[in-house]
Amino acid sequence: MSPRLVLIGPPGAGKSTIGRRVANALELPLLDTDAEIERVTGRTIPDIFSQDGEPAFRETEEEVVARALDTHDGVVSLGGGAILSERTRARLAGHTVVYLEISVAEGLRRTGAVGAAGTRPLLAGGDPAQKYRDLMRRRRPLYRQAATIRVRTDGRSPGRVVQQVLAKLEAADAATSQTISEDRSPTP
Ligand SMILES: Nc1ncnc2c1ncn2[C@@H]1O[C@H](COP(=O)(O)OP(=O)(O)OP(=O)(O)O)[C@@H](O)[C@H]1O
Ligand SMILES: O=C(O)C1=C[C@@H](O)[C@@H](O)[C@H](O)C1
Ligand SMILES: [Mg+2]
Repeated sequence: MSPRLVLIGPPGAGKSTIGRRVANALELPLLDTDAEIERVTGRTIPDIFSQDGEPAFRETEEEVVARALDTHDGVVSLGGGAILSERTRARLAGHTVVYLEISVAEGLRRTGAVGAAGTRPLLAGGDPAQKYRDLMRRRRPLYRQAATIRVRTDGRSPGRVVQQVLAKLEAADAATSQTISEDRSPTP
């Protein structure tokens, strides 16, 4: 069993929103690893961060992501920082990985980090804009490296983003089946 696609991207990129809509369009179940972590631990993510710290959260996340990639036959949307784990990056190889791209300004708007406290522990306290910029500087290369498909989300409604994801999935499938049939054709 293997996921049809895995969504990655920073906080606010739309992994949960787009994941739900893409899963509906493909008539597949969605597994959101943030929701799964809260389900299996019976605790909220902010609680885990504040009581156990980020390293402990990342360990749990790594286990939940590994299980999702091994067992979930639908759409998987990963937590924004899951990509920080080297083991997770290695496990993503060979999967269809869709990176939802977003600018810092739009990411801050969507996470409510501008002018509001926000519920994301990594953006809470201090200067959320600076935190988001730092986070992106570190993660952007990791998201790009892991992605097989990239979709820009700035200035696009969720419906439009979903259309783009589905179109790029189809194009990627067509390219793969062409490669397979070329591989099978007799050598001239
Ligand atoms: N393309 C879009 N245009 C406008 N708003 C969007 C778009 N995609 C998502 N949103 C909104 O942005 C907010 C964040 O979206 P969502 O929770 O899906 O992001 P996420 O990537 O799952 O974030 P996190 O990593 O924190 O879980 C939500 O309020 C959602 O409705
Ligand atoms: O970007 C991150 O590091 C995080 C994003 C969320 O999806 C949660 O997994 C958590 O708040 C950490
Ligand atoms: Mg989410």
